[in-house]
Amino acid sequence: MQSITNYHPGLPPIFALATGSSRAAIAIMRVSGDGCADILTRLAGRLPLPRRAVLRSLWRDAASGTDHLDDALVLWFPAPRSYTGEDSFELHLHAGPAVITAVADALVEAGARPAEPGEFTRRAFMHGRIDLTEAEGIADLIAAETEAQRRQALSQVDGALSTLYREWADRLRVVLARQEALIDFPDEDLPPDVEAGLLAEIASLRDEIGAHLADGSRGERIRRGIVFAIAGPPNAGKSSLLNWLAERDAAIVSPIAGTTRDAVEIAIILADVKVTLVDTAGLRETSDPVEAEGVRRAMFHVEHSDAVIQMFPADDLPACLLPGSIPVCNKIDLVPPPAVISDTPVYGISLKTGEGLQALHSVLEEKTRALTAGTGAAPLTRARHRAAAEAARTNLDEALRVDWPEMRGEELRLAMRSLGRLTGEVGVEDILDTVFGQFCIGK
Ligand SMILES: Nc1nc2c(ncn2[C@@H]2O[C@H](COP(=O)(O)OP(=O)(O)OP(=O)(O)O)[C@@H](O)[C@H]2O)c(=O)[nH]1
Ligand SMILES: [K+]
Ligand SMILES: [Mg+2]
Repeated sequence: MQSITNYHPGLPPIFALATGSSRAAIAIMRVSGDGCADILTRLAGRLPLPRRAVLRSLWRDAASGTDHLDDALVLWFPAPRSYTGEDSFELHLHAGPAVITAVADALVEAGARPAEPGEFTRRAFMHGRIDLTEAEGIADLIAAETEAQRRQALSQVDGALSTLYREWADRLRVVLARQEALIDFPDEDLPPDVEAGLLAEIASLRDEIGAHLADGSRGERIRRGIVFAIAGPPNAGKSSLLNWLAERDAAIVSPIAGTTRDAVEIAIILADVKVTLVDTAGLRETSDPVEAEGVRRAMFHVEHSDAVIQMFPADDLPACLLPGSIPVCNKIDLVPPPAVISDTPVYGISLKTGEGLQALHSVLEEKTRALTAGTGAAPLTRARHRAAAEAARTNLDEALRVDWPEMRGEELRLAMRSLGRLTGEVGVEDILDTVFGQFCIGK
Protein backbone atom coordinates (compact mmCIF):
# COMPACT_ATOMS: atom_id res chain seq x y z
CA MET A 1 0.00 0.00 0.00
CA GLN A 2 2.50 2.62 1.14
CA SER A 3 5.62 2.97 -0.94
CA ILE A 4 8.56 4.22 1.09
CA THR A 5 7.26 3.63 4.58
CA ASN A 6 6.42 -0.02 4.18
CA TYR A 7 9.21 -2.14 5.55
CA HIS A 8 10.34 -1.74 9.14
CA PRO A 9 11.70 -5.03 10.41
CA GLY A 10 12.17 -5.63 14.07
CA LEU A 11 10.71 -2.62 15.88
CA PRO A 12 11.20 -3.14 19.62
CA PRO A 13 8.24 -4.42 21.62
CA ILE A 14 5.98 -1.80 23.23
CA PHE A 15 3.07 -2.15 25.62
CA ALA A 16 0.22 -0.03 26.98
CA LEU A 17 -3.19 -0.37 28.53
CA ALA A 18 -5.77 -0.18 25.75
CA THR A 19 -8.52 0.46 28.30
CA GLY A 20 -9.02 3.57 30.43
CA SER A 21 -7.72 4.16 33.91
CA SER A 22 -11.09 4.53 35.66
CA ARG A 23 -12.44 1.68 37.80
CA ALA A 24 -13.44 -1.31 35.69
CA ALA A 25 -13.57 -5.10 35.84
CA ILE A 26 -11.11 -5.78 33.03
CA ALA A 27 -8.02 -3.98 31.78
CA ILE A 28 -6.63 -4.85 28.36
CA MET A 29 -2.85 -4.74 28.07
CA ARG A 30 -1.68 -4.59 24.50
CA VAL A 31 1.84 -5.60 23.42
CA SER A 32 3.32 -5.29 19.92
CA GLY A 33 6.68 -5.62 18.20
CA ASP A 34 9.62 -7.88 17.54
CA GLY A 35 10.03 -10.57 20.19
CA CYS A 36 6.38 -10.74 21.23
CA ALA A 37 6.31 -14.51 20.80
CA ASP A 38 9.12 -14.89 23.36
CA ILE A 39 7.56 -12.41 25.77
CA LEU A 40 4.15 -14.10 25.68
CA THR A 41 5.78 -17.53 26.08
CA ARG A 42 7.71 -16.21 29.07
CA LEU A 43 4.55 -14.90 30.75
CA ALA A 44 1.96 -17.50 29.71
CA GLY A 45 4.01 -20.67 29.21
CA ARG A 46 3.27 -21.29 25.54
CA LEU A 47 1.67 -19.52 22.58
CA PRO A 48 -2.08 -19.93 22.11
CA LEU A 49 -3.52 -20.56 18.64
CA PRO A 50 -3.62 -17.30 16.65
CA ARG A 51 -6.66 -15.07 17.30
CA ARG A 52 -8.24 -17.51 19.80
CA ALA A 53 -9.10 -16.31 23.28
CA VAL A 54 -7.67 -18.70 25.89
CA LEU A 55 -7.52 -18.51 29.68
CA ARG A 56 -3.95 -18.66 31.00
CA SER A 57 -2.12 -18.17 34.26
CA LEU A 58 0.37 -15.34 33.85
CA TRP A 59 3.77 -15.45 35.53
CA ARG A 60 6.77 -13.21 35.79
CA ASP A 61 8.59 -16.26 34.45
CA ALA A 62 6.30 -19.17 33.61
CA ALA A 63 9.13 -21.63 32.94
CA SER A 64 10.40 -21.45 36.52
CA GLY A 65 6.93 -20.77 38.01
CA THR A 66 8.11 -17.44 39.43
CA ASP A 67 5.49 -14.96 40.68
CA HIS A 68 1.94 -15.83 39.70
CA LEU A 69 0.60 -12.41 38.45
CA ASP A 70 -2.98 -13.04 37.33
CA ASP A 71 -5.26 -15.44 35.46
CA ALA A 72 -6.16 -13.73 32.23
CA LEU A 73 -7.72 -14.15 28.82
CA VAL A 74 -4.88 -14.13 26.28
CA LEU A 75 -5.06 -13.37 22.55
CA TRP A 76 -2.15 -13.94 20.18
CA PHE A 77 -2.02 -12.03 16.85
CA PRO A 78 1.00 -13.08 14.78
CA ALA A 79 2.16 -10.68 12.02
CA PRO A 80 0.89 -9.50 9.65
CA ARG A 81 -2.73 -10.01 10.69
CA SER A 82 -2.71 -7.66 13.65
CA TYR A 83 -3.66 -4.03 14.23
CA THR A 84 -0.02 -2.90 13.90
CA GLY A 85 0.98 -5.48 11.30
CA GLU A 86 3.54 -6.81 13.82
CA ASP A 87 3.45 -9.78 16.18
CA SER A 88 1.09 -8.63 18.94
CA PHE A 89 -0.85 -9.98 21.88
CA GLU A 90 -3.49 -8.85 24.35
CA LEU A 91 -3.87 -9.72 28.01
CA HIS A 92 -7.36 -9.20 29.46
CA LEU A 93 -6.40 -8.66 33.08
CA HIS A 94 -8.34 -8.18 36.29
CA ALA A 95 -8.27 -4.39 36.41
CA GLY A 96 -6.77 -3.85 39.86
CA PRO A 97 -4.00 -1.21 39.76
CA ALA A 98 -1.59 -3.64 41.47
CA VAL A 99 -2.28 -6.33 38.85
CA ILE A 100 -1.60 -3.84 36.07
CA THR A 101 1.64 -2.64 37.68
CA ALA A 102 2.89 -6.19 38.27
CA VAL A 103 2.20 -7.19 34.66
CA ALA A 104 3.80 -3.96 33.36
CA ASP A 105 6.92 -4.72 35.44
CA ALA A 106 7.05 -8.25 34.06
CA LEU A 107 6.77 -6.91 30.51
CA VAL A 108 9.65 -4.48 31.08
CA GLU A 109 11.71 -7.31 32.55
CA ALA A 110 10.93 -9.34 29.42
CA GLY A 111 12.28 -6.54 27.22
CA ALA A 112 9.24 -4.41 26.29
CA ARG A 113 8.88 -0.69 26.95
CA PRO A 114 5.83 1.55 27.57
CA ALA A 115 4.33 2.89 24.32
CA GLU A 116 4.18 6.56 23.36
CA PRO A 117 0.77 8.12 22.56
CA GLY A 118 -0.43 6.81 19.20
CA GLU A 119 2.54 4.49 18.77
CA PHE A 120 0.48 1.38 17.91
CA THR A 121 -1.38 3.29 15.20
CA ARG A 122 1.85 4.85 13.97
CA ARG A 123 3.25 1.34 13.51
CA ALA A 124 0.07 0.31 11.69
CA PHE A 125 0.75 3.24 9.34
CA MET A 126 4.46 2.37 8.97
CA HIS A 127 3.59 -1.22 8.08
CA GLY A 128 1.07 -0.10 5.48
CA ARG A 129 -2.00 -1.39 7.35
CA ILE A 130 -3.66 2.04 7.12
CA ASP A 131 -2.90 5.35 5.45
CA LEU A 132 -2.65 8.73 7.13
CA THR A 133 -6.28 9.83 6.72
CA GLU A 134 -7.42 6.46 8.08
CA ALA A 135 -5.13 6.90 11.09
CA GLU A 136 -6.62 10.35 11.67
CA GLY A 137 -10.08 8.80 11.40
CA ILE A 138 -9.15 6.36 14.18
CA ALA A 139 -8.10 9.27 16.43
CA ASP A 140 -11.40 11.00 15.68
CA LEU A 141 -13.40 7.84 16.32
CA ILE A 142 -11.79 7.46 19.74
CA ALA A 143 -12.61 11.10 20.51
CA ALA A 144 -16.13 11.01 19.02
CA GLU A 145 -18.79 12.38 21.37
CA THR A 146 -21.65 12.92 18.93
CA GLU A 147 -23.38 10.84 16.28
CA ALA A 148 -22.19 13.18 13.54
CA GLN A 149 -18.57 12.87 14.72
CA ARG A 150 -18.89 9.08 14.95
CA ARG A 151 -20.35 8.73 11.45
CA GLN A 152 -17.77 11.04 9.91
CA ALA A 153 -14.82 9.41 11.68
CA LEU A 154 -15.98 5.90 10.80
CA SER A 155 -16.31 6.77 7.14
CA GLN A 156 -12.77 8.18 7.24
CA VAL A 157 -11.49 5.00 8.94
CA ASP A 158 -13.19 3.01 6.20
CA GLY A 159 -11.19 4.96 3.62
CA ALA A 160 -13.69 7.49 2.23
CA LEU A 161 -11.05 10.24 2.03
CA SER A 162 -8.27 7.83 0.99
CA THR A 163 -10.35 6.57 -1.90
CA LEU A 164 -11.05 10.10 -3.10
CA TYR A 165 -7.42 11.25 -2.80
CA ARG A 166 -6.02 8.06 -4.36
CA GLU A 167 -8.41 8.32 -7.28
CA TRP A 168 -7.22 11.87 -7.95
CA ALA A 169 -3.61 10.75 -7.63
CA ASP A 170 -4.20 7.87 -10.10
CA ARG A 171 -5.75 10.20 -12.65
CA LEU A 172 -2.94 12.67 -12.16
CA ARG A 173 -0.41 9.89 -12.73
CA VAL A 174 -1.99 9.16 -16.12
CA VAL A 175 -1.95 12.88 -17.00
CA LEU A 176 1.68 13.12 -16.00
CA ALA A 177 2.61 10.09 -18.14
CA ARG A 178 0.89 11.61 -21.15
CA GLN A 179 2.55 14.96 -20.48
CA GLU A 180 5.92 13.25 -20.38
CA ALA A 181 5.17 11.52 -23.68
CA LEU A 182 4.55 14.97 -25.17
CA ILE A 183 7.87 16.18 -23.81
CA ASP A 184 9.83 13.13 -24.98
CA PHE A 185 8.29 12.87 -28.45
CA PRO A 186 7.38 16.43 -29.40
CA ASP A 187 7.78 15.85 -33.12
CA GLU A 188 6.31 12.37 -33.39
CA ASP A 189 2.89 11.75 -34.75
CA LEU A 190 0.89 11.90 -31.57
CA PRO A 191 -2.79 12.48 -32.25
CA PRO A 192 -3.46 16.25 -32.28
CA ASP A 193 -6.12 16.04 -29.59
CA VAL A 194 -3.71 14.57 -27.00
CA GLU A 195 -2.75 17.94 -25.60
CA ALA A 196 -6.35 19.23 -25.58
CA GLY A 197 -7.51 16.11 -23.75
CA LEU A 198 -4.68 16.53 -21.28
CA LEU A 199 -5.61 20.12 -20.48
CA ALA A 200 -9.29 19.20 -20.12
CA GLU A 201 -8.42 16.46 -17.62
CA ILE A 202 -6.18 18.83 -15.60
CA ALA A 203 -9.00 21.40 -15.52
CA SER A 204 -11.54 18.85 -14.38
CA LEU A 205 -9.23 17.58 -11.63
CA ARG A 206 -8.63 21.15 -10.51
CA ASP A 207 -12.38 21.80 -10.41
CA GLU A 208 -13.12 18.63 -8.45
CA ILE A 209 -10.50 19.53 -5.86
CA GLY A 210 -11.95 23.06 -5.81
CA ALA A 211 -15.43 21.68 -5.07
CA HIS A 212 -13.97 19.50 -2.31
CA LEU A 213 -12.41 22.62 -0.76
CA ALA A 214 -15.57 24.73 -1.10
CA ASP A 215 -17.52 22.65 1.40
CA GLY A 216 -18.08 25.44 3.92
CA SER A 217 -15.69 23.64 6.31
CA ARG A 218 -18.47 21.25 7.29
CA GLY A 219 -16.16 18.31 8.01
CA GLU A 220 -13.94 20.46 10.22
CA ARG A 221 -17.06 21.84 11.93
CA ILE A 222 -18.46 18.40 12.67
CA ARG A 223 -15.09 17.25 13.92
CA ARG A 224 -14.38 20.07 16.36
CA GLY A 225 -18.00 21.17 16.91
CA ILE A 226 -19.52 24.57 16.22
CA VAL A 227 -19.79 27.66 18.42
CA PHE A 228 -22.86 29.82 19.07
CA ALA A 229 -22.24 33.07 20.97
CA ILE A 230 -25.14 34.57 22.94
CA ALA A 231 -24.74 38.34 22.86
CA GLY A 232 -26.80 41.42 23.62
CA PRO A 233 -27.39 44.19 26.16
CA PRO A 234 -27.26 43.59 29.92
CA ASN A 235 -30.31 41.86 31.41
CA ALA A 236 -31.59 40.63 28.04
CA GLY A 237 -31.76 37.14 29.57
CA LYS A 238 -28.64 35.69 27.92
CA SER A 239 -27.59 33.65 30.93
CA SER A 240 -31.18 32.50 31.42
CA LEU A 241 -31.19 31.18 27.84
CA LEU A 242 -27.84 29.44 28.31
CA ASN A 243 -29.18 27.68 31.40
CA TRP A 244 -32.33 26.59 29.60
CA LEU A 245 -30.39 25.19 26.64
CA ALA A 246 -27.84 23.50 28.93
CA GLU A 247 -30.66 22.15 31.13
CA ARG A 248 -28.76 23.21 34.23
CA ASP A 249 -27.85 26.20 36.31
CA ALA A 250 -24.53 26.88 34.56
CA ALA A 251 -24.41 30.69 34.68
CA ILE A 252 -25.49 33.21 37.34
CA VAL A 253 -28.82 34.90 36.59
CA SER A 254 -29.74 38.09 38.47
CA PRO A 255 -31.71 41.30 37.97
CA ILE A 256 -28.44 43.27 38.25
CA ALA A 257 -27.28 44.51 34.86
CA GLY A 258 -23.69 43.41 34.21
CA THR A 259 -23.87 40.10 36.09
CA THR A 260 -21.92 38.03 33.58
CA ARG A 261 -18.27 39.05 33.12
CA ASP A 262 -16.30 35.96 32.11
CA ALA A 263 -17.62 34.14 29.06
CA VAL A 264 -19.34 30.92 30.16
CA GLU A 265 -18.93 28.02 27.71
CA ILE A 266 -21.20 24.99 27.75
CA ALA A 267 -21.21 22.16 25.20
CA ILE A 268 -24.54 20.67 24.17
CA ILE A 269 -25.64 18.46 21.29
CA LEU A 270 -27.97 19.86 18.64
CA ALA A 271 -28.97 17.86 15.58
CA ASP A 272 -26.26 15.24 16.40
CA VAL A 273 -23.56 17.94 16.35
CA LYS A 274 -21.48 19.22 19.25
CA VAL A 275 -22.38 22.88 19.82
CA THR A 276 -20.52 25.07 22.29
CA LEU A 277 -22.71 27.88 23.62
CA VAL A 278 -20.88 30.94 24.87
CA ASP A 279 -22.78 33.22 27.25
CA THR A 280 -21.15 36.65 27.28
CA ALA A 281 -21.15 39.90 29.25
CA GLY A 282 -23.95 42.34 28.37
CA LEU A 283 -22.76 44.81 25.74
CA ARG A 284 -22.72 48.41 26.99
CA GLU A 285 -20.42 51.38 27.63
CA THR A 286 -19.02 51.05 31.12
CA SER A 287 -16.44 52.73 33.32
CA ASP A 288 -15.95 49.57 35.39
CA PRO A 289 -12.64 48.11 34.10
CA VAL A 290 -13.64 44.52 34.95
CA GLU A 291 -16.95 44.79 33.14
CA ALA A 292 -15.16 46.52 30.23
CA GLU A 293 -12.85 43.52 29.92
CA GLY A 294 -15.96 41.30 29.91
CA VAL A 295 -17.41 43.39 27.06
CA ARG A 296 -14.13 43.13 25.14
CA ARG A 297 -14.25 39.35 25.51
CA ALA A 298 -17.88 39.31 24.45
CA MET A 299 -16.95 41.11 21.23
CA PHE A 300 -14.18 38.57 20.64
CA HIS A 301 -16.67 35.70 20.86
CA VAL A 302 -19.15 37.48 18.60
CA GLU A 303 -16.43 37.72 15.97
CA HIS A 304 -15.08 34.19 16.36
CA SER A 305 -18.26 32.13 16.61
CA ASP A 306 -20.00 30.23 13.81
CA ALA A 307 -23.26 32.02 14.60
CA VAL A 308 -24.48 34.70 17.03
CA ILE A 309 -27.71 34.52 18.98
CA GLN A 310 -28.48 38.23 19.28
CA MET A 311 -30.68 38.66 22.33
CA PHE A 312 -32.63 41.70 23.49
CA PRO A 313 -35.58 42.31 25.80
CA ALA A 314 -39.00 43.08 24.29
CA ASP A 315 -39.13 46.39 26.15
CA ASP A 316 -35.83 47.66 24.70
CA LEU A 317 -35.43 46.76 21.02
CA PRO A 318 -32.11 47.25 19.19
CA ALA A 319 -31.82 49.84 16.44
CA CYS A 320 -30.24 47.29 14.11
CA LEU A 321 -29.26 43.62 13.91
CA LEU A 322 -25.82 42.07 13.53
CA PRO A 323 -25.60 40.66 9.99
CA GLY A 324 -26.26 36.92 9.92
CA SER A 325 -27.28 36.72 13.55
CA ILE A 326 -30.27 34.86 14.97
CA PRO A 327 -32.43 37.65 16.51
CA VAL A 328 -34.14 36.58 19.73
CA CYS A 329 -36.56 38.84 21.56
CA ASN A 330 -36.92 37.78 25.21
CA LYS A 331 -39.43 38.76 27.92
CA ILE A 332 -42.45 38.66 25.63
CA ASP A 333 -44.47 38.06 28.80
CA LEU A 334 -43.96 41.80 29.45
CA VAL A 335 -44.38 43.32 25.97
CA PRO A 336 -45.41 41.63 22.69
CA PRO A 337 -42.44 41.10 20.32
CA PRO A 338 -42.03 42.75 16.91
CA ALA A 339 -42.46 40.34 13.98
CA VAL A 340 -39.43 41.75 12.18
CA ILE A 341 -36.55 44.16 12.74
CA SER A 342 -35.02 45.63 9.57
CA ASP A 343 -36.94 43.07 7.49
CA THR A 344 -35.48 40.11 9.45
CA PRO A 345 -37.90 37.83 11.30
CA VAL A 346 -37.46 37.90 15.07
CA TYR A 347 -37.96 34.89 17.36
CA GLY A 348 -40.02 35.87 20.39
CA ILE A 349 -39.48 33.94 23.63
CA SER A 350 -40.10 34.20 27.34
CA LEU A 351 -37.69 32.40 29.61
CA LYS A 352 -40.13 33.16 32.38
CA THR A 353 -43.22 31.44 30.87
CA GLY A 354 -41.45 29.14 28.39
CA GLU A 355 -43.30 30.57 25.42
CA GLY A 356 -41.46 30.22 22.09
CA LEU A 357 -38.60 28.18 23.55
CA GLN A 358 -39.30 24.92 21.66
CA ALA A 359 -39.60 26.89 18.43
CA LEU A 360 -36.26 28.60 19.14
CA HIS A 361 -34.70 25.20 19.85
CA SER A 362 -35.83 24.01 16.41
CA VAL A 363 -34.40 27.16 14.82
CA LEU A 364 -31.02 26.48 16.47
CA GLU A 365 -31.11 22.85 15.29
CA GLU A 366 -31.89 24.03 11.78
CA LYS A 367 -28.99 26.50 11.89
CA THR A 368 -26.68 23.72 13.10
CA ARG A 369 -27.78 21.49 10.23
CA ALA A 370 -27.23 24.32 7.77
CA LEU A 371 -23.69 24.88 9.10
CA THR A 372 -22.75 21.21 8.79
CA ALA A 373 -24.75 20.04 5.77
CA GLY A 374 -23.21 19.19 2.42
CA THR A 375 -23.37 16.92 -0.55
CA GLY A 376 -19.91 15.42 -1.11
CA ALA A 377 -19.60 11.94 0.37
CA ALA A 378 -16.28 12.56 2.12
CA PRO A 379 -15.62 16.02 3.55
CA LEU A 380 -12.09 16.97 4.54
CA THR A 381 -11.80 17.14 8.32
CA ARG A 382 -8.51 18.88 9.11
CA ALA A 383 -6.51 22.01 8.29
CA ARG A 384 -3.80 19.61 7.07
CA HIS A 385 -6.15 18.24 4.39
CA ARG A 386 -7.20 21.74 3.40
CA ALA A 387 -3.59 22.96 3.04
CA ALA A 388 -2.50 19.98 0.92
CA ALA A 389 -5.61 20.08 -1.31
CA GLU A 390 -5.17 23.87 -1.77
CA ALA A 391 -1.56 23.31 -2.79
CA ALA A 392 -2.57 20.64 -5.32
CA ARG A 393 -5.22 22.92 -6.79
CA THR A 394 -2.75 25.81 -7.10
CA ASN A 395 -0.26 23.56 -8.88
CA LEU A 396 -2.94 22.38 -11.32
CA ASP A 397 -3.91 25.99 -11.95
CA GLU A 398 -0.28 26.78 -12.71
CA ALA A 399 -0.03 23.71 -14.95
CA LEU A 400 -2.89 25.09 -17.04
CA ARG A 401 -1.35 28.56 -17.16
CA VAL A 402 2.21 27.75 -18.27
CA ASP A 403 3.02 27.12 -21.92
CA TRP A 404 6.18 25.12 -21.62
CA PRO A 405 5.58 21.37 -21.44
CA GLU A 406 8.53 20.97 -19.05
CA MET A 407 7.11 23.50 -16.63
CA ARG A 408 3.68 21.95 -16.85
CA GLY A 409 5.23 18.58 -16.04
CA GLU A 410 6.90 20.10 -12.98
CA GLU A 411 3.63 21.58 -11.69
CA LEU A 412 1.90 18.23 -12.20
CA ARG A 413 4.63 16.51 -10.21
CA LEU A 414 4.18 19.04 -7.37
CA ALA A 415 0.43 18.41 -7.39
CA MET A 416 1.11 14.66 -7.20
CA ARG A 417 3.30 15.27 -4.20
CA SER A 418 0.60 17.27 -2.39
CA LEU A 419 -1.93 14.49 -2.98
CA GLY A 420 0.64 11.97 -1.78
CA ARG A 421 1.09 13.92 1.44
CA LEU A 422 -2.64 13.68 2.10
CA THR A 423 -2.60 9.89 2.28
CA GLY A 424 0.94 9.80 3.65
CA GLU A 425 2.58 8.18 0.65
CA VAL A 426 5.32 10.77 0.26
CA GLY A 427 7.30 13.24 2.33
CA VAL A 428 5.35 13.16 5.56
CA GLU A 429 8.08 12.46 8.13
CA ASP A 430 7.74 16.06 9.35
CA ILE A 431 4.05 15.74 10.22
CA LEU A 432 3.93 12.26 11.75
CA ASP A 433 4.65 13.49 15.29
CA THR A 434 1.76 15.95 15.01
CA VAL A 435 -0.65 13.38 13.59
CA PHE A 436 0.12 10.61 16.07
CA GLY A 437 0.79 12.87 19.06
CA GLN A 438 -2.95 13.59 19.28
CA PHE A 439 -3.73 9.97 20.14
CA CYS A 440 -4.06 8.63 23.65
CA ILE A 441 -1.54 6.13 24.96
CA GLY A 442 -2.61 2.58 24.09
CA LYS A 443 -3.81 3.35 20.56
N1 LIG B 1 -40.10 38.91 32.98
C1 LIG B 1 -39.07 38.20 32.53
N2 LIG B 1 -37.89 38.26 33.16
C2 LIG B 1 -36.86 37.55 32.65
C3 LIG B 1 -37.00 36.73 31.51
N3 LIG B 1 -35.83 36.15 31.26
C4 LIG B 1 -34.97 36.56 32.20
N4 LIG B 1 -35.57 37.39 33.05
C5 LIG B 1 -34.99 38.07 34.21
O1 LIG B 1 -34.13 39.08 33.70
C6 LIG B 1 -33.02 39.26 34.57
C7 LIG B 1 -31.73 39.18 33.81
O2 LIG B 1 -31.54 37.85 33.35
P1 LIG B 1 -30.10 37.30 32.99
O3 LIG B 1 -30.28 35.96 32.41
O4 LIG B 1 -29.20 37.45 34.14
O5 LIG B 1 -29.71 38.34 31.88
P2 LIG B 1 -28.29 38.54 31.17
O6 LIG B 1 -28.57 38.96 29.78
O7 LIG B 1 -27.46 37.32 31.32
O8 LIG B 1 -27.67 39.72 31.99
P3 LIG B 1 -26.13 40.18 32.12
O9 LIG B 1 -25.31 38.98 32.41
O10 LIG B 1 -26.17 41.12 33.25
O11 LIG B 1 -25.76 40.85 30.84
C8 LIG B 1 -33.15 38.20 35.65
O12 LIG B 1 -33.74 38.77 36.79
C9 LIG B 1 -34.08 37.19 35.02
O13 LIG B 1 -34.83 36.46 35.98
C10 LIG B 1 -38.28 36.71 30.87
O14 LIG B 1 -38.52 36.04 29.86
N5 LIG B 1 -39.27 37.46 31.41
K1 LIG C 1 -28.23 40.15 34.78
MG1 LIG D 1 -25.60 37.03 32.10
